[in-house]
Amino acid sequence: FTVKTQSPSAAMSSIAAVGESYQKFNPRAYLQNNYMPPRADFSSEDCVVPWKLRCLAEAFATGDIHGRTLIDIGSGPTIYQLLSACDHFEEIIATDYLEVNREVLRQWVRGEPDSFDWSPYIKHVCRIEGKGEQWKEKEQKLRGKLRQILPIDVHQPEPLGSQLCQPADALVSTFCLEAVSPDRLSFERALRNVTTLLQPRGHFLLIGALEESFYLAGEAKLSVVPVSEADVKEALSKNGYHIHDFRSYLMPPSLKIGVDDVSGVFFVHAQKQPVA
Ligand SMILES: C[S@@+](CC[C@H](N)C(=O)[O-])C[C@H]1O[C@@H](n2cnc3c(N)ncnc32)[C@H](O)[C@@H]1O
Ligand SMILES: O=[N+]([O-])c1ccc2c(c1)CN[C@@H](CO)C2
Repeated sequence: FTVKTQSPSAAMSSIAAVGESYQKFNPRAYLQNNYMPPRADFSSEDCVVPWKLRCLAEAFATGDIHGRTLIDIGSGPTIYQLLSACDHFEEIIATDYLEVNREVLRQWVRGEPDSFDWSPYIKHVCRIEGKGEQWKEKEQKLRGKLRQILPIDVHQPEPLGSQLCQPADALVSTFCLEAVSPDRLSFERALRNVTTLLQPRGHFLLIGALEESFYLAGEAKLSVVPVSEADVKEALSKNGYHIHDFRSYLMPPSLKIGVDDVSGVFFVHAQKQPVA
């Protein structure tokens, strides 16, 4: 048999192709496809968005995940993934590859009138956290903690360049690594690269697409490396993580609306093991 190895230059060109494809990424279309009805349905805990928010809320409710800084890898134009984090960190750093996405986040932080309405998400998280927090309070709290919105490239050995002063106490990343990696090898390398941003014993909350090969964002049709539960677990173990919790959500036919071919969603709570 022949082992299919990719030459560095071939790997470079396919990563460059990914970067090229993201130039057409339309944040508004992406938000429309994934964060508005029918996918943004809060009426039942069995819907995908409540499932994602509950996974994150329960992980933070353990009280095990806290510290000074949390970095969100590949934030895109969304902030839902940070709602349960903001009570446990002094500073939250959002990151994305595209300036258009970083600008959408800055607009939300500034409370600009035509920015995306995350209030249904904030209200839902306040409800399931059960602390009696008012949603406007949580919104302001998150805005206050989101003090840095930085450029990132997970394919670089130093994804934040030399900007990062010290490793973060925790990482969050949702639908990024598999959506920017042309193949499994670069998926594992990207995970290795972002792991350098995390303190030893730091926690990593990862959400992603299972067995997806593409998704749409306006004019852009983005390629995704299809990963299985086993692939994700293997990549984390290879990169020195202990997996505390792994959950999968099966996308119901009603939510297969043509914007991608995703089969399901995974959630992982992993912890970086200290080097012996
Ligand atoms: C599917 S979106 C995920 C957005 C958001 N985290 C969410 O949960 O919906 C993937 C994001 O990865 C970003 N991205 C593309 N190439 C990247 C790279 N090389 N490094 C880091 N992020 C990248 C894109 O700009 C996009 O915002
Ligand atoms: O069901 N969802 O809540 C949901 C949210 C975001 C995304 C997906 C599904 C599937 N595609 C990814 C990009 O690879 C983005």
